[in-house]
Amino acid sequence: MRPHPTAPGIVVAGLRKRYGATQALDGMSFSVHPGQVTGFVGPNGAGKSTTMRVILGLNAVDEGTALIDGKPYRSLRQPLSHLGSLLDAAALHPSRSARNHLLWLAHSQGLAARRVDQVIEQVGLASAARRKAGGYSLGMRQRLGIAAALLGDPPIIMLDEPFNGMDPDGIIWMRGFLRSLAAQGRAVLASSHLMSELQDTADHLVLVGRGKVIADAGVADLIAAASQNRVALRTMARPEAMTVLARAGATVEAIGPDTVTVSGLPADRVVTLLRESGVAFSEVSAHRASLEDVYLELTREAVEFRAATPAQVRR
Ligand SMILES: Nc1ncnc2c1ncn2[C@@H]1O[C@H](COP(=O)(O)OP(=O)(O)OP(=O)(O)O)[C@@H](O)[C@H]1O
Repeated sequence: MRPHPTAPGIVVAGLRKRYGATQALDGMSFSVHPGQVTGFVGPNGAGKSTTMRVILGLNAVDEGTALIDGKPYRSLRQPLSHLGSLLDAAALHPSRSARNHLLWLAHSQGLAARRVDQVIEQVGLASAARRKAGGYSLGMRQRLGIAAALLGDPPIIMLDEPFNGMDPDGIIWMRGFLRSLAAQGRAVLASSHLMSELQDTADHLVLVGRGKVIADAGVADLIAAASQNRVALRTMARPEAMTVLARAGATVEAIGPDTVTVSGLPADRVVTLLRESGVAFSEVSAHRASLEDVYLELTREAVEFRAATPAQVRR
């Protein structure tokens, strides 16, 4: 693999694409950097798959550019050695074994046949590699698709919904696998319509809705911002504690008979206030936001994004 430490792996700038009355892409712009897993998240229909197809030169755009190592995908002489992708895990020849599928792909791209056994091993498909792919579960097909993406040992990997169809063990495996690809210095772009799938996996998030980017930021920063000054408190003196903390300007919410969520004060201030007021408590802990919390926080203000969420369409 050849790392590209200076240039971003993928640069998407100002993509616009219309299908009849649908503006599928409406100024989509973001970059995918080496050494990171970038999560590409948004509800169904937000434009993730269309963007990926544009990056691969499979869809034309009305406006904008998508560059791989500074070049359009179609101009790359050995594309699989630059960017490996998985768009549709179901698209397989059912009567072909995983090994034959990969051998055929390697041959068609002028890649060494020995890579086939290496990538089969890498994705944990060795025991099933000689069976017909038609009998594979969706999780196994995802693994086969990822093996194909890795054949050319590319510095950039792009996967559309890689967690789709995976069982809980598969999801854990996939998270570790994506992390290991980034740890090797590769730029990894993985889409999902579920924020939770990318928990403990993505370093960076590009959150999209209605064909454009709503947020583009590091996960650690997003979680820190969403966690700010939220504290979980456990106390047998709940009413007294709530009075003291509310008087100090906090927003307090009773969660259970002895638990309260406090917003607007840091944990050490909560402890000091309760001690000064003689209110006993058994636990004070700083709240660490989940990616779901981040998602809710980021989308609270985005009116157009809400309108794109089916559950919120007015009837
Ligand atoms: N070939 C096509 N013809 C017409 N409309 C299309 C076509 N491909 C995509 N669209 C529309 O473009 C919009 C974006 O779709 P896209 O598949 O890129 O979204 P997505 O974020 O990948 O969602 P999903 O998770 O459902 O795949 C949707 O409104 C979709 O219906």
